[in-house]
Formats: sequence, structure tokens, C-alpha cells
Amino acid sequence: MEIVEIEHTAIPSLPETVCCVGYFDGLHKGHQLLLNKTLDLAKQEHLASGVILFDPDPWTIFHPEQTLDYLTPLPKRLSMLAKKGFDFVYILRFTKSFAALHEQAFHDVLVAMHVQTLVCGTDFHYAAKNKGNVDSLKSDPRLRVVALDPFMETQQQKISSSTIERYVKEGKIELADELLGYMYSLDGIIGKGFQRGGKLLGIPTANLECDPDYVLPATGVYAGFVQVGRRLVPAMINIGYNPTFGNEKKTIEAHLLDFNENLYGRRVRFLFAVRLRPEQKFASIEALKAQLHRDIVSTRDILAKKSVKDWCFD
Ligand SMILES: Cc1cc2nc3c(=O)[nH]c(=O)nc-3n(C[C@H](O)[C@H](O)[C@H](O)COP(=O)(O)O)c2cc1C
Ligand SMILES: Nc1ncnc2c1ncn2[C@@H]1O[C@H](COP(=O)(O)OP(=O)(O)O)[C@@H](O)[C@H]1O
Repeated sequence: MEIVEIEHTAIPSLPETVCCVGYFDGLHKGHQLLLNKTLDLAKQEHLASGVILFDPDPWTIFHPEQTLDYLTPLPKRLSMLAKKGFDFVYILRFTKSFAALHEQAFHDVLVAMHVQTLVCGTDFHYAAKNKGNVDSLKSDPRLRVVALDPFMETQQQKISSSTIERYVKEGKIELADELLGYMYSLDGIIGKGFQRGGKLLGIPTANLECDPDYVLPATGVYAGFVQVGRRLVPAMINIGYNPTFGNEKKTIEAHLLDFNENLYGRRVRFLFAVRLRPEQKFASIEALKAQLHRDIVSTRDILAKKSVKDWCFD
């Protein structure tokens, strides 16, 4: 997959494509509908397939003081799109001058990019003041537009990245996973912790130095997996402050079941399946250890019922 960064004032020479357009944070079930349609049409029309994204996030252009978190920070989104099999991702540089373009000027950009067919949701809006919509796109004879209805969470509610983000932050990970169509995950590198897990508790816990800009699940204990290379290892994961020890910094750590390898410095993925309980302050280390052993049993029971293949992004 080729990633092309594009300034709307200097569009490079590009092949004819079928493209979908959007922000696609999360690549949830609704997004996947658009992505799959785009790939199908590209195949039918014997054209290259592409995804048009915007960066930086339009919100940060108008609210530079705010930092935003994502379900899929851009590097992860790009690697997921590559995995889906797209030929191109076009990253349109979002600036105030780009935001001010009128509908026709936005269409000109698409035409100059050689987008033959544009796939979008029927709720897609664009151009200055978000005035452009599917009707204005369709009214341009130079564009072929395929608009798909949003994927519904309930009869009234469409699936949206912001709803999923809220579920993740509230620890409603099963609801989030259901709307994503795959297990929510955090990527990063395993670093050093306080060296208590193995020695003091007899339960080693690998500490994740998480990549930046992720929406973090609510503090608590989760059953899930750690992906090490190609292996998905069942694991129990804790996010929080280890109140029994009173840490000041939030940590994200996992005990991998039936596993005994050195993970320091390795790039891994933590996948979240079910929230087991909140973090608790225990009166003694023995009480914490006893709870961790009960968590191992619960994790085994829960994951035995999960068909992992259905819960991985492809
Ligand atoms: C599944 C799991 C559940 C945990 N639950 C708690 C908890 O409820 N309360 C707590 O104080 N620490 C909890 N911990 C954190 C342990 O205290 C922590 O792993 C230990 O202090 C080792 O930290 P270290 O890896 O930095 O050495 C949990 C850890 C894991 C992996
Ligand atoms: N089953 C396992 N789960 C988690 N980490 C493991 C496991 N087996 C071996 N390890 C190794 O042990 C380290 C965690 O040990 P721990 O004593 O908790 O130290 P730290 O405080 O540095 O995390 C991990 O980073 C990993 O390299």
C-alpha cells in the first residue's frame, strides 16, 4: 500500500481510483461496510482502490489547545488499511485554507486526484461550514458517487466512533468490541515495571509503554490477549494505579497465561475482551495474590468461550 500526503494546492499525478472518504477512527463495523464496498467496486472496475483521510484532525485546526485521543491513532489506522488490501491511502493535509474550500473546489480536488468513483456514507459532509453533502456531490456530473446508509447500532442510533470511545472510557469493552467488530487493542513496547510482579507476587506482569494518542479503557482488570509476533496469548490485563502499592503513574500491564518468555523491549498488542472487575486496594500482598489467582481462573473460563478468530481485524 502506498501512502500519499497531498496538499490541495499541489496535487500529484495519481492513477484512476475507486476511493472512500472519511475519518475512519476505529475502522468500526460501519466503516468496514464502506471499505469493503470500495474494494469490491475497485475490483469490478479494474481500478486501484484508495482511502482518503484528513490530517491533522480538523478539530485540532480550530481548537489547537486541545489534544485528542483516538481509537486508532493514525499509524495504526494505516497499518489496518494496508492489512485490508488497499492500494493507496491519500492523506489530505487539513488546513484552514482547505477547510474554507467551497463544494465545487472540493470536487475539483477529487477530480484532479483522478477519483473515478467515490464511496461515502449518506451522512458524509464536507467543504466550508460542512455545507457539502451527498446531494451536492451527486449533482456534479464529473463524479460518480456511491452513498451507503450508516450501519445502525439500534434502530435509532448509528454506530459512531464517539459512542465507541465513550464505551471504552467507561470500561464497557464488550459493547465497544461489538460495534468495532473486533477486540479493542493498545499497541506499544514492553518496558520495566517496579519488579514486584515476579519476585513479590509470583505473577510476572509485562508493562506496556503505550504508543501515544490512544483512548485508554477505564481503569480495572480485563480478560484479553497479548499478541506477541503472530501468537495471541491469553492474558489478564490491569490498567490503573496499583492501589495496594499506591503508584502515582497509571500503568498498563498484563500477565500472560502459560507463558514464560522475556518480553522486555518487544513490540506487542494488548487486546481487551471482557472487564472482570475494578482495581482494588488490598489489605495485604497475600490478599492481592489470592485475587490474582481467582482472576486467572475467570480469565481462562471467559476466553475458553471466545472464538478468537472472529474477533481479530482482517
Ligand atoms: C490482572 C491484574 C490485576 C491486578 N489487580 C490489582 C488490584 O486490584 N489492585 C492492585 O493494587 N494491584 C493490582 N494489580 C497490579 C499488581 O499490584 C502489579 O502487577 C504488581 O504490583 C507488579 O507490578 P510491576 O510489574 O510494576 O512490578 C493487578 C495486576 C494484574 C496483572
Ligand atoms: N507469563 C508472563 N507474563 C508477563 N510477563 C512475563 C511472563 N513470563 C515472563 N515474563 C517477563 O517478566 C517481565 C515482568 O516481570 P515483573 O517481575 O513483573 O517485572 P516488571 O516490574 O519489570 O514488569 C515481563 O516484562 C516479561 O519480560
